[in-house]
Amino acid sequence: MPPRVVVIGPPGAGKTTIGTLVARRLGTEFRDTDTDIERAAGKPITDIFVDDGEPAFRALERDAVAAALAEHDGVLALGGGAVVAPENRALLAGHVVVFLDVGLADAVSRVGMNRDRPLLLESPRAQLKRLLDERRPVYAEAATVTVDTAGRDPEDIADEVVEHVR
Ligand SMILES: Nc1ncnc2c1ncn2[C@@H]1O[C@H](COP(=O)(O)OP(=O)(O)OP(=O)(O)O)[C@@H](O)[C@H]1O
Ligand SMILES: O=C(O)C1=C[C@@H](O)[C@@H](O)[C@H](O)C1
Ligand SMILES: [Mg+2]
Repeated sequence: MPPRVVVIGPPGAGKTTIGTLVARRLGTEFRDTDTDIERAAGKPITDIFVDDGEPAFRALERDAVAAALAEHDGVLALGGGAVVAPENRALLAGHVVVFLDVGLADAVSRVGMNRDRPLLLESPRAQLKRLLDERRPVYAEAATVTVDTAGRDPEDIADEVVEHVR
């Protein structure tokens, strides 16, 4: 069975937060490809970027996305950059895919001072703006529905996602 829903969006969109709530409501498991990659590599994503480089990370990510889409029948969150790879977008065809959209101000405040995001280590606001500008059309195209998260609490967003899944 395919995932009930695949959650995509930029860092700070709330994929982990909302995905966990949605999984609980559907009585199913939550899985996150970032966590799968860290387990496979035996180290945090930041260390993979530093030790092995982003291309090596993206190769691990393609394997993780393919495996999770084939194996997981619950709620699946993809890493923020997974949809940039055409291979991953092709694999999403036919799935229920929710894009959690977020504006720059909310993304910046949600990502905050957290140092776990290697692409946002320097000038997080400028980097997030670039990511959002470049990727927003890609997320929207890969998704079956876009859910706006601006100024909404996670429970309310999870309700909308569950409605879309059912
Ligand atoms: N709708 C929301 N309103 C306010 N805060 C939120 C909302 N959604 C998530 N957050 C907070 O924003 C932070 C980032 O959320 P989360 O980790 O779920 O995002 P993510 O999309 O999984 O990010 P990443 O791509 O880095 O994994 C967390 O501290 C979370 O509590
Ligand atoms: O937006 C991105 O490109 C990334 C997002 C995270 O989920 C991780 O997959 C990694 O930090 C890269
Ligand atoms: Mg997350």
